[in-house]
Amino acid sequence: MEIIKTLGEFIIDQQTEYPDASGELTSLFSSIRLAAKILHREINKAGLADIMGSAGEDNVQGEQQQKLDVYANERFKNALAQRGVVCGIASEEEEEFVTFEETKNLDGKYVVLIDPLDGSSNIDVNVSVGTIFSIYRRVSPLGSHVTEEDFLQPGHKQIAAGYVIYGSSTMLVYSTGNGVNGFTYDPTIGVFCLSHPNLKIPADGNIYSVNEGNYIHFPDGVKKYIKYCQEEDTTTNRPYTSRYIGSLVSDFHRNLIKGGIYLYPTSSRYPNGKLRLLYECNPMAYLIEQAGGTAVATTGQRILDIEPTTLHQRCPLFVGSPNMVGKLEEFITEFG
Ligand SMILES: O=P(O)(O)OC[C@H]1O[C@](O)(COP(=O)(O)O)[C@@H](O)[C@@H]1O
Ligand SMILES: [Mg+2]
Ligand SMILES: [Mg+2]
Repeated sequence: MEIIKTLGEFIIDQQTEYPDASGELTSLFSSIRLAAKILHREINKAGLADIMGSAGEDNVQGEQQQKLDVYANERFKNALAQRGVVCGIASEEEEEFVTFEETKNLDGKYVVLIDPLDGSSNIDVNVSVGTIFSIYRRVSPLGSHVTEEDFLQPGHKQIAAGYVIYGSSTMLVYSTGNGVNGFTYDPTIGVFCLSHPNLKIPADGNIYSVNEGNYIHFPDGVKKYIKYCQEEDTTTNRPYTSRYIGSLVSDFHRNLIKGGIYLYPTSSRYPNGKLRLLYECNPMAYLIEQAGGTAVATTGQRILDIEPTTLHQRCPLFVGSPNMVGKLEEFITEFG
Protein backbone atom coordinates (compact mmCIF):
# COMPACT_ATOMS: atom_id res chain seq x y z
CA MET A 1 0.00 0.00 0.00
CA GLU A 2 1.40 3.41 -1.02
CA ILE A 3 2.36 5.51 2.05
CA ILE A 4 1.69 9.22 1.47
CA LYS A 5 3.27 11.65 3.96
CA THR A 6 1.53 15.00 3.68
CA LEU A 7 3.26 18.31 4.39
CA GLY A 8 0.90 18.90 7.32
CA GLU A 9 1.83 15.58 8.93
CA PHE A 10 5.54 16.11 8.21
CA ILE A 11 5.50 19.52 9.94
CA ILE A 12 3.69 18.09 12.97
CA ASP A 13 6.24 15.26 13.16
CA GLN A 14 9.07 17.81 12.98
CA GLN A 15 7.38 19.87 15.71
CA THR A 16 7.66 16.95 18.14
CA GLU A 17 11.45 17.24 17.77
CA TYR A 18 11.21 20.67 19.47
CA PRO A 19 9.66 20.01 22.93
CA ASP A 20 9.06 23.73 23.59
CA ALA A 21 7.50 24.30 20.16
CA SER A 22 4.31 26.41 20.42
CA GLY A 23 2.81 25.39 17.08
CA GLU A 24 3.03 28.97 15.79
CA LEU A 25 5.50 28.06 13.03
CA THR A 26 3.22 25.17 12.07
CA SER A 27 0.39 27.67 11.80
CA LEU A 28 2.55 30.02 9.72
CA PHE A 29 3.33 27.19 7.30
CA SER A 30 -0.35 26.42 6.86
CA SER A 31 -0.82 30.05 5.72
CA ILE A 32 1.94 29.59 3.13
CA ARG A 33 0.43 26.30 2.02
CA LEU A 34 -2.99 27.90 1.54
CA ALA A 35 -1.68 30.82 -0.53
CA ALA A 36 0.47 28.45 -2.62
CA LYS A 37 -2.58 26.34 -3.49
CA ILE A 38 -4.50 29.46 -4.58
CA LEU A 39 -1.57 30.57 -6.74
CA HIS A 40 -1.31 27.05 -8.21
CA ARG A 41 -4.97 27.24 -9.22
CA GLU A 42 -4.63 30.71 -10.82
CA ILE A 43 -1.32 30.06 -12.58
CA ASN A 44 -2.60 26.81 -14.05
CA LYS A 45 -5.34 28.65 -15.88
CA ALA A 46 -3.51 31.93 -16.32
CA GLY A 47 -4.16 32.03 -20.08
CA LEU A 48 -7.91 31.93 -19.43
CA ALA A 49 -8.08 34.33 -16.49
CA ASP A 50 -7.41 38.09 -16.64
CA ILE A 51 -4.15 37.55 -14.78
CA MET A 52 -1.57 37.92 -17.53
CA GLY A 53 0.28 41.03 -18.60
CA SER A 54 1.25 44.23 -16.89
CA ALA A 55 -0.58 45.73 -13.93
CA GLY A 56 0.35 49.16 -15.33
CA GLU A 57 2.42 50.25 -12.31
CA ASP A 58 6.11 50.08 -11.40
CA ASN A 59 7.27 48.59 -8.12
CA VAL A 60 9.92 50.05 -5.81
CA GLN A 61 12.61 48.41 -7.98
CA GLY A 62 11.40 50.45 -10.94
CA GLU A 63 10.23 47.22 -12.60
CA GLN A 64 6.87 47.01 -14.29
CA GLN A 65 4.58 45.02 -11.99
CA GLN A 66 2.80 42.12 -13.63
CA LYS A 67 -0.82 41.43 -12.70
CA LEU A 68 0.31 38.12 -11.19
CA ASP A 69 2.95 39.91 -9.06
CA VAL A 70 0.17 41.99 -7.52
CA TYR A 71 -2.22 39.05 -7.21
CA ALA A 72 0.41 36.83 -5.56
CA ASN A 73 1.40 39.63 -3.18
CA GLU A 74 -2.21 40.10 -2.04
CA ARG A 75 -2.79 36.36 -1.60
CA PHE A 76 0.30 35.81 0.55
CA LYS A 77 -0.21 39.02 2.51
CA ASN A 78 -3.81 38.06 3.36
CA ALA A 79 -2.94 34.49 4.26
CA LEU A 80 -0.01 35.53 6.49
CA ALA A 81 -2.14 38.14 8.29
CA GLN A 82 -4.77 35.55 9.20
CA ARG A 83 -3.42 33.56 12.10
CA GLY A 84 -1.88 36.08 14.47
CA VAL A 85 1.59 34.50 14.36
CA VAL A 86 3.13 36.97 11.88
CA CYS A 87 3.51 40.58 12.99
CA GLY A 88 4.67 41.92 9.63
CA ILE A 89 6.01 41.16 6.17
CA ALA A 90 8.42 42.71 3.71
CA SER A 91 7.73 42.03 0.05
CA GLU A 92 9.36 42.72 -3.33
CA GLU A 93 6.06 44.35 -4.30
CA GLU A 94 5.80 46.68 -1.26
CA GLU A 95 8.05 49.73 -0.86
CA GLU A 96 7.89 49.65 2.94
CA PHE A 97 7.45 46.72 5.29
CA VAL A 98 3.81 45.95 6.08
CA THR A 99 2.72 45.52 9.69
CA PHE A 100 -0.40 43.64 10.57
CA GLU A 101 -1.57 46.11 13.19
CA GLU A 102 -4.61 44.13 14.33
CA THR A 103 -3.93 43.51 18.02
CA LYS A 104 -3.72 39.77 17.59
CA ASN A 105 -0.75 40.16 15.25
CA LEU A 106 1.22 42.49 17.53
CA ASP A 107 1.89 39.40 19.60
CA GLY A 108 3.00 37.49 16.51
CA LYS A 109 6.65 36.47 16.98
CA TYR A 110 7.57 36.03 13.33
CA VAL A 111 8.31 38.30 10.37
CA VAL A 112 8.24 37.01 6.79
CA LEU A 113 10.18 38.35 3.80
CA ILE A 114 8.74 37.34 0.47
CA ASP A 115 9.18 37.43 -3.28
CA PRO A 116 5.53 36.65 -4.08
CA LEU A 117 6.14 35.88 -7.75
CA ASP A 118 9.65 35.06 -8.90
CA GLY A 119 10.44 34.92 -12.59
CA SER A 120 7.90 37.58 -13.60
CA SER A 121 9.33 37.81 -17.11
CA ASN A 122 8.20 34.22 -17.70
CA ILE A 123 4.56 34.55 -16.59
CA ASP A 124 3.08 35.30 -20.02
CA VAL A 125 5.09 32.64 -21.82
CA ASN A 126 4.05 29.65 -19.70
CA VAL A 127 7.51 29.03 -18.25
CA SER A 128 7.77 27.96 -14.60
CA VAL A 129 7.73 30.69 -11.96
CA GLY A 130 7.85 30.62 -8.16
CA THR A 131 7.40 32.19 -4.75
CA ILE A 132 10.34 32.62 -2.33
CA PHE A 133 9.97 33.11 1.46
CA SER A 134 12.27 33.74 4.41
CA ILE A 135 11.20 33.61 8.09
CA TYR A 136 12.78 35.23 11.17
CA ARG A 137 11.87 35.67 14.82
CA ARG A 138 11.23 39.35 15.43
CA VAL A 139 13.84 41.27 17.49
CA SER A 140 11.40 43.88 18.81
CA PRO A 141 9.46 42.91 21.98
CA LEU A 142 6.18 40.99 21.59
CA GLY A 143 3.18 43.32 21.67
CA SER A 144 5.23 46.30 20.46
CA HIS A 145 5.20 47.83 17.00
CA VAL A 146 7.26 46.14 14.32
CA THR A 147 10.46 47.95 13.32
CA GLU A 148 12.76 47.81 10.29
CA GLU A 149 15.32 46.03 12.52
CA ASP A 150 12.97 43.06 12.63
CA PHE A 151 13.59 42.63 8.89
CA LEU A 152 17.22 43.71 8.55
CA GLN A 153 18.68 40.57 10.10
CA PRO A 154 21.61 38.61 8.57
CA GLY A 155 20.59 35.45 6.71
CA HIS A 156 22.11 33.08 9.27
CA LYS A 157 19.41 34.25 11.69
CA GLN A 158 16.65 32.76 9.48
CA ILE A 159 14.61 30.12 11.29
CA ALA A 160 13.14 28.80 8.05
CA ALA A 161 13.16 29.47 4.31
CA GLY A 162 11.72 27.95 1.17
CA TYR A 163 10.13 28.34 -2.21
CA VAL A 164 7.14 27.18 -4.20
CA ILE A 165 7.75 26.31 -7.85
CA TYR A 166 4.75 26.46 -10.21
CA GLY A 167 6.02 24.25 -13.02
CA SER A 168 5.04 20.99 -14.69
CA SER A 169 4.00 20.17 -11.14
CA THR A 170 3.74 22.53 -8.19
CA MET A 171 6.23 21.85 -5.42
CA LEU A 172 7.05 23.38 -2.04
CA VAL A 173 10.65 23.01 -0.92
CA TYR A 174 11.72 24.26 2.52
CA SER A 175 14.03 23.94 5.50
CA THR A 176 13.74 24.81 9.18
CA GLY A 177 17.44 24.16 9.74
CA ASN A 178 17.08 20.40 9.75
CA GLY A 179 17.73 19.49 6.12
CA VAL A 180 15.74 20.32 2.97
CA ASN A 181 12.55 18.50 1.94
CA GLY A 182 10.38 18.78 -1.17
CA PHE A 183 6.63 18.23 -1.42
CA THR A 184 4.63 17.85 -4.63
CA TYR A 185 1.10 19.21 -4.79
CA ASP A 186 -1.58 16.66 -5.73
CA PRO A 187 -4.55 18.78 -6.85
CA THR A 188 -6.84 15.72 -6.92
CA ILE A 189 -6.61 15.46 -3.13
CA GLY A 190 -5.59 19.08 -2.47
CA VAL A 191 -2.45 18.28 -0.45
CA PHE A 192 1.32 18.61 -0.72
CA CYS A 193 2.91 15.15 -0.45
CA LEU A 194 6.51 14.35 0.48
CA SER A 195 8.23 13.51 -2.82
CA HIS A 196 11.83 14.67 -2.33
CA PRO A 197 13.01 13.82 1.22
CA ASN A 198 16.31 15.15 2.52
CA LEU A 199 17.54 16.85 -0.66
CA LYS A 200 21.34 17.08 -1.03
CA ILE A 201 23.01 18.93 -3.93
CA PRO A 202 25.75 16.89 -5.67
CA ALA A 203 29.22 18.27 -4.80
CA ASP A 204 29.92 18.61 -8.50
CA GLY A 205 27.64 19.07 -11.52
CA ASN A 206 27.89 19.97 -15.21
CA ILE A 207 25.31 22.73 -15.48
CA TYR A 208 26.02 26.44 -15.36
CA SER A 209 23.16 28.99 -15.31
CA VAL A 210 23.87 32.61 -16.20
CA ASN A 211 22.37 35.23 -18.51
CA GLU A 212 25.24 35.25 -21.03
CA GLY A 213 23.62 38.21 -22.74
CA ASN A 214 25.33 40.32 -20.05
CA TYR A 215 28.72 38.59 -20.53
CA ILE A 216 30.72 41.61 -21.72
CA HIS A 217 29.71 43.54 -18.58
CA PHE A 218 30.80 40.81 -16.11
CA PRO A 219 33.93 41.05 -13.90
CA ASP A 220 37.01 39.29 -15.39
CA GLY A 221 36.98 36.46 -12.85
CA VAL A 222 33.40 35.56 -13.81
CA LYS A 223 34.20 35.77 -17.54
CA LYS A 224 37.18 33.44 -17.05
CA TYR A 225 35.02 30.99 -15.11
CA ILE A 226 32.38 30.93 -17.89
CA LYS A 227 35.16 30.24 -20.41
CA TYR A 228 36.39 27.47 -18.09
CA CYS A 229 32.89 25.93 -18.16
CA GLN A 230 32.97 25.92 -21.97
CA GLU A 231 36.46 24.42 -22.43
CA GLU A 232 36.93 20.82 -23.61
CA ASP A 233 38.29 18.54 -20.84
CA THR A 234 36.65 15.18 -20.34
CA THR A 235 38.57 14.50 -17.09
CA THR A 236 36.57 17.32 -15.47
CA ASN A 237 33.36 16.61 -17.36
CA ARG A 238 33.70 19.80 -19.43
CA PRO A 239 32.33 21.49 -21.40
CA TYR A 240 29.43 21.93 -18.99
CA THR A 241 25.87 22.42 -20.26
CA SER A 242 24.39 25.93 -20.22
CA ARG A 243 20.84 26.09 -18.85
CA TYR A 244 19.09 29.39 -18.01
CA ILE A 245 15.31 29.59 -17.49
CA GLY A 246 15.30 33.16 -16.20
CA SER A 247 13.33 32.26 -13.06
CA LEU A 248 15.68 32.02 -10.09
CA VAL A 249 13.45 29.43 -8.39
CA SER A 250 13.46 27.14 -11.45
CA ASP A 251 17.19 27.44 -12.19
CA PHE A 252 17.97 26.89 -8.50
CA HIS A 253 15.62 23.89 -8.23
CA ARG A 254 17.13 22.13 -11.25
CA ASN A 255 20.66 22.65 -9.99
CA LEU A 256 19.70 21.51 -6.47
CA ILE A 257 18.55 18.18 -7.89
CA LYS A 258 21.12 17.64 -10.66
CA GLY A 259 24.14 19.63 -9.42
CA GLY A 260 25.21 22.91 -10.98
CA ILE A 261 25.95 26.57 -10.39
CA TYR A 262 23.76 29.67 -10.81
CA LEU A 263 25.46 33.01 -11.30
CA TYR A 264 23.99 36.52 -11.18
CA PRO A 265 27.12 38.71 -11.09
CA THR A 266 27.48 42.46 -10.99
CA SER A 267 27.31 44.18 -14.38
CA SER A 268 27.17 47.75 -15.68
CA ARG A 269 23.33 47.51 -15.60
CA TYR A 270 23.34 46.08 -12.05
CA PRO A 271 26.51 47.33 -10.31
CA ASN A 272 25.44 45.53 -7.10
CA GLY A 273 23.89 42.52 -8.87
CA LYS A 274 20.19 42.23 -9.70
CA LEU A 275 18.82 39.87 -7.07
CA ARG A 276 17.53 41.12 -3.71
CA LEU A 277 19.44 40.02 -0.62
CA LEU A 278 16.52 39.67 1.81
CA TYR A 279 13.91 37.74 -0.20
CA GLU A 280 15.90 36.07 -2.98
CA CYS A 281 19.57 35.54 -2.01
CA ASN A 282 19.21 34.82 1.75
CA PRO A 283 16.47 32.15 1.49
CA MET A 284 18.27 30.39 -1.40
CA ALA A 285 21.59 30.56 0.48
CA TYR A 286 19.93 29.07 3.60
CA LEU A 287 18.47 26.19 1.56
CA ILE A 288 21.65 25.46 -0.39
CA GLU A 289 23.76 25.29 2.79
CA GLN A 290 21.20 22.95 4.35
CA ALA A 291 21.55 20.79 1.21
CA GLY A 292 25.37 20.74 1.36
CA GLY A 293 26.02 23.53 -1.17
CA THR A 294 27.56 27.01 -1.08
CA ALA A 295 26.29 30.57 -1.68
CA VAL A 296 28.62 33.57 -1.91
CA ALA A 297 28.45 37.19 -3.13
CA THR A 298 32.16 37.10 -3.99
CA THR A 299 35.18 35.06 -2.89
CA GLY A 300 34.86 34.18 0.79
CA GLN A 301 31.78 36.35 1.34
CA ARG A 302 29.08 34.03 2.60
CA ILE A 303 25.67 35.43 1.62
CA LEU A 304 24.24 34.48 5.05
CA ASP A 305 26.81 36.67 6.86
CA ILE A 306 25.99 39.88 4.98
CA GLU A 307 24.57 42.54 7.36
CA PRO A 308 21.53 44.03 5.55
CA THR A 309 21.08 47.82 5.52
CA THR A 310 17.97 48.36 3.37
CA LEU A 311 14.88 46.26 2.58
CA HIS A 312 15.39 46.00 -1.17
CA GLN A 313 19.19 45.98 -1.37
CA ARG A 314 20.68 43.90 -4.16
CA CYS A 315 23.74 41.67 -4.10
CA PRO A 316 25.60 39.36 -6.51
CA LEU A 317 24.71 35.67 -6.13
CA PHE A 318 26.82 32.61 -6.89
CA VAL A 319 25.07 29.50 -5.57
CA GLY A 320 25.20 25.76 -6.10
CA SER A 321 27.46 22.70 -5.92
CA PRO A 322 30.30 23.43 -3.47
CA ASN A 323 33.13 22.36 -5.79
CA MET A 324 31.79 24.49 -8.64
CA VAL A 325 31.34 27.63 -6.47
CA GLY A 326 34.83 26.95 -5.03
CA LYS A 327 36.28 26.91 -8.55
CA LEU A 328 34.56 30.19 -9.41
CA GLU A 329 35.97 31.76 -6.22
CA GLU A 330 39.49 30.77 -7.37
CA PHE A 331 38.94 32.65 -10.65
CA ILE A 332 37.54 35.71 -8.84
CA THR A 333 40.54 35.70 -6.46
CA GLU A 334 42.96 35.53 -9.41
CA PHE A 335 41.25 37.83 -11.92
CA GLY A 336 38.87 39.98 -9.82
O1 LIG B 1 16.35 38.55 -17.10
P1 LIG B 1 17.57 38.48 -16.24
O2 LIG B 1 18.29 39.80 -16.10
O3 LIG B 1 18.48 37.38 -16.60
O4 LIG B 1 17.04 38.19 -14.76
C1 LIG B 1 16.42 36.99 -14.45
C2 LIG B 1 16.35 36.92 -12.96
O5 LIG B 1 15.51 37.96 -12.48
C3 LIG B 1 14.41 37.41 -11.75
O6 LIG B 1 13.31 37.29 -12.61
C4 LIG B 1 14.12 38.41 -10.64
O7 LIG B 1 13.02 38.02 -9.89
P2 LIG B 1 11.56 38.67 -10.03
O8 LIG B 1 10.94 38.10 -11.24
O9 LIG B 1 10.93 38.22 -8.77
O10 LIG B 1 11.71 40.15 -10.09
C5 LIG B 1 14.88 36.04 -11.29
O11 LIG B 1 13.87 35.14 -11.08
C6 LIG B 1 15.74 35.60 -12.48
O12 LIG B 1 16.71 34.67 -12.14
MG1 LIG C 1 12.51 37.17 -7.82
MG1 LIG D 1 9.19 38.74 -7.88
